[in-house]
Amino acid sequence: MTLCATRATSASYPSWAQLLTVWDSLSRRNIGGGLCDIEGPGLDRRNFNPRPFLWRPALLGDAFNYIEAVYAADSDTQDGQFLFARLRNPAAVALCSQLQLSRRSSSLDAPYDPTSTAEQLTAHPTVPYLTLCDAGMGYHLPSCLRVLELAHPPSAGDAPYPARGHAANRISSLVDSGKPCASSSLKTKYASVGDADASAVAATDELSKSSAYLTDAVFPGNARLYLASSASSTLLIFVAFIPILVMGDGNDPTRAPFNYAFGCGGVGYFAWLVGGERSGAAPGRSVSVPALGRKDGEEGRGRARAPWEGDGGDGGLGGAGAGVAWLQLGIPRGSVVVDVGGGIGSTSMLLASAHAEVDEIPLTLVTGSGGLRFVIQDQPVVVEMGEQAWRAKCPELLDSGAVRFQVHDFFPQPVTDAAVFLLRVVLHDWPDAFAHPILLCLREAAAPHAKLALADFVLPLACVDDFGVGEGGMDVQVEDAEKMLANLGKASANAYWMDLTMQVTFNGQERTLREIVALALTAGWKVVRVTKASGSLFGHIIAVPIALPVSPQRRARAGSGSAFFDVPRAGGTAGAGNAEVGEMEMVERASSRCGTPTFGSRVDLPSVAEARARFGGGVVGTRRPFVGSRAPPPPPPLKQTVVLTGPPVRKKPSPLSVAPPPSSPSPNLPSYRPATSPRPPPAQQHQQQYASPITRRIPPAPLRTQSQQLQPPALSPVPRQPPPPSPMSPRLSLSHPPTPTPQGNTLRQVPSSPVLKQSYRQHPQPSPSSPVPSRIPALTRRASHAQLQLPQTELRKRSGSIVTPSMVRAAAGGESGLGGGHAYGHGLGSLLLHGRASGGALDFGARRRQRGDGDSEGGDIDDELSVEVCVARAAARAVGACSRGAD
Ligand SMILES: C[S@@+](CC[C@H](N)C(=O)[O-])C[C@H]1O[C@@H](n2cnc3c(N)ncnc32)[C@H](O)[C@@H]1O
Repeated sequence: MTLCATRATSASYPSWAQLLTVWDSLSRRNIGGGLCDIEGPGLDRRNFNPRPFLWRPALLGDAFNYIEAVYAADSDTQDGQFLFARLRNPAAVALCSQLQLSRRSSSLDAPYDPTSTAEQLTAHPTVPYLTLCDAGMGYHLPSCLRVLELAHPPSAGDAPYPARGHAANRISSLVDSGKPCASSSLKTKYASVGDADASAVAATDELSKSSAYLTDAVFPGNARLYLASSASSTLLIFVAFIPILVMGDGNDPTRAPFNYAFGCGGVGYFAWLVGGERSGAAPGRSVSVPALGRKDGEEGRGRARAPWEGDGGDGGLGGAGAGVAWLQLGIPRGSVVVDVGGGIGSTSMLLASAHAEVDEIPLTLVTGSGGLRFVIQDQPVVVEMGEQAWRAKCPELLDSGAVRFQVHDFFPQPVTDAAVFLLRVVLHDWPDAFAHPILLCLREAAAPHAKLALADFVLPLACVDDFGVGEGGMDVQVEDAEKMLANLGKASANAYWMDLTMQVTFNGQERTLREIVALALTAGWKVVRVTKASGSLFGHIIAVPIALPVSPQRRARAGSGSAFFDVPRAGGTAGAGNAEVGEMEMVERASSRCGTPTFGSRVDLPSVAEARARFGGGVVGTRRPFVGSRAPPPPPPLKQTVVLTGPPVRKKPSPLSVAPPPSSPSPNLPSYRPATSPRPPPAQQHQQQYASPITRRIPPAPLRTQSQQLQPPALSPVPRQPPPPSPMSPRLSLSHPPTPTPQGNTLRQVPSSPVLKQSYRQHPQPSPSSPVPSRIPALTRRASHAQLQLPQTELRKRSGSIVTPSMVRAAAGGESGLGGGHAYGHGLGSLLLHGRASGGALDFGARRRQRGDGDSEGGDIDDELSVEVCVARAAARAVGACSRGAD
């Protein structure tokens, strides 16, 4: 929690970049002029002439210089406090205090000094209030983004739209695909919106609601209430609840905040996605399969990339640097690459395409006999989607066996001749207690020459972490392609948010390099190279097998993993409760990546062109250099990590870094301590968890010791239920048991380890004729408290939204004939458009005109600054409009 809080704090801590942006905005709004209305002895006018800055505040650099000059004039006196206290504009006070804080306490290591001007300024009555308001009501932003997403506003592709004098502004253009509103589903529209913007919008449903239950998950069992009771009992209960308070259910992926929010304790998020309702799908209504690839010629602006797929052009193993890192692995021809948890195989497709590009040979020749061979492993429903996608795009690769999909539940790993095990954005879905056995199973299956390729964010610490060269005797060094600010700032915020996203969804986490290295070591993998793409925190980590650090018995206990808890509910409940949707028209949700079974991974296959673009033309050929008429590719922008072989140099660990526990089996093998206390059998667990009267959405967890909490899952103690029909593709629902594919893949793999085999025999897989009860109780997924309750029918579910055409029109422009539609249209329009058409309370264009700003570029900033307020108001109106629309 401490680390988490630190990360979160760091993410929101003001950085120069943020402040400059604010300052820029303020100055454009002429608020910055207030800063110059200052007088006092601290301002040495001989050295500082504010006039140029006073009259030219719109220029960012000048504004920055102005503040710097004020500080310079004030550097040796306490007059700065006086000076800032005289600032008349509260926003300016907040800005300056933040600036001073940032400047003078930019390191979190700096001790608290109550006498400093900076600290005293934080006590200015305005600052805490404004800061708290700003932070505390931030929940409106994702909510309103969701309204925006659902509202499906008119886009530049709508013919009457520009005719009415509107145009997308800087904000709205982020989610404007340019396609007509009526002619495409939301999903189609957003599928072509570039970068992470649309995905960020799409994350505003489950994730936003889950986040609201972070406290409930961190303090399970009503610990908070106990703690709030009388002082005497507080102490006792505090002691009793220490394990929970310390650990919470943080190592249980089925008791994450998400489970609290949606009332589905005991079901992992992936299982919930697979077995859960297909939101909005009324019985008998078809639910379209998500787009599994762009049609030829439909390049769009790139697909909507999930935030966790890399920030800013990284794209995981698709980044230029990644390409180099990948090819430096020196994978020989004929090698087997196992894409574990590989989704629909988009990364494999990228790699295959990149190799094809390098060698200037068709994709079919890269793979197949003599080329790379890919085994893409995932859950049944995802495998089904993947096979569809590949069959549509390059069936010959499937037919030749060069690429094959394999239903696989992480434990154990059936492929033993792999050259590379690739885990891209997989480990961060799992807490350590589960990430460890995942890696362990790979290690057990690894040939001596095998390599482990991890692609995940490498989380920076809030202060400088000097973990690196020779740490713990490891030959690993990270060289960031671009240094970021010591205090990280906004540029790193995405990784911190993703860390919290993983926590609220899975009790997972992003990891620091130190944590990744430690985790890998505990599973018998030694990290030898870490590479980060330019301008990204997304890392590519290469590890090689070393001696297994734990005994076979412990390894056996580490097996099973998600099979233990990710039991899909039989049959699912698709469409349940939606029979009365009546005449409502279902409009597909704008591709909430969270709503796909792969959670965040892409659902379309990359093209060769994309592979080329991502690899930047900088891929180093493995067999021969580029030839032909094309210009040689530019050198890759990434600085490569140096693999050191010299003597290890110990560095002082950062105070926030994870230190190896003293009880580790080896000084170099920190972190993971397998549990010694046996976990109760599932039935007993079930009893413990659900026998008592349920007064909360999720009953309090039984008090567990830390070692119990950390215990990895037992080996498949209960056979799994048959997989439910795919929520994504009812037409292609799976039968059980699985039918072997033409390539001989089967749904069940016999463990390779003798111990695992024995356990496997003890718990044979179910046959269709002998259905077994699910270990997981049938849970009714409940709507979050935060979920919008529309009148008459429960129209909305997790994802997938049902709206009427009139609602769409209302959201689109207020011409629906609804009572409040017009006003709402303008409210939303203020967010989306330069309102040149007609006035309204939220019409920024009107406001600009009133101020006489005309169409100056300041209008954009005006809109941007007001976006939070605007979207909040738009949301309120949307609720009204939607309610009326449902009537
Ligand atoms: C975040 S996605 C990453 C997908 C892919 N590696 C990529 O980079 O696009 C995590 C993947 O893990 C898969 N997964 C989850 N639980 C699994 C399990 N028990 N066994 C195998 N795969 C699993 C999910 O279906 C999903 O496709």
